[in-house]
Amino acid sequence: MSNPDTVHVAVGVIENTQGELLISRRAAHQHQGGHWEFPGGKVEGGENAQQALARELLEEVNIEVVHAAPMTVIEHAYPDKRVRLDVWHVTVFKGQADGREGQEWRWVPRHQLTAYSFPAANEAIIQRLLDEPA
Ligand SMILES: Nc1nc2c([nH]c(=O)n2[C@H]2C[C@H](O)[C@@H](COP(=O)(O)OP(=O)(O)OP(=O)(O)O)O2)c(=O)[nH]1
Ligand SMILES: [Mg+2]
Repeated sequence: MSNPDTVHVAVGVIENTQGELLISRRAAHQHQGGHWEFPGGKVEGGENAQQALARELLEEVNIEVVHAAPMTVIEHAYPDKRVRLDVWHVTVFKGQADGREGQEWRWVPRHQLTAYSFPAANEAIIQRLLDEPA
């Protein structure tokens, strides 16, 4: 079992047919507010990570997951919170991306990810995306 104080989060690295990735910006009042992120959110009781991923991506960015493959799991302790990011690579989806919670969002090519400020836990995800052939 994981530490009960750890927040389990499902995260989607959504890639379109041009090889761009969808990023959105966390609201100022949220944990790690102001940073850019890959859309996603907390796994709720009774859900598995993949179910949470599908729910969160629809709620946040209007994306309906058709195919997602597990990419990596990252455990990170912020000074105020521990998270376990269950990261999925979403390569097939339906719907037009939109910021359904009023957040900023954009499609960016991999090599531009370094121009954005992400939470510290994302470092390994970004590195992996830059190392991988597109
Ligand atoms: N979605 C997402 N969360 C991330 C990333 N990197 C990272 O450290 N986090 C952290 C920030 C938060 O502490 C946690 C995600 O929680 P969240 O606030 O998005 O959860 P939620 O969508 O269910 O939102 P809420 O309704 O509870 O506010 O994971 C990332 O790339 N994407
Ligand atoms: Mg969220």
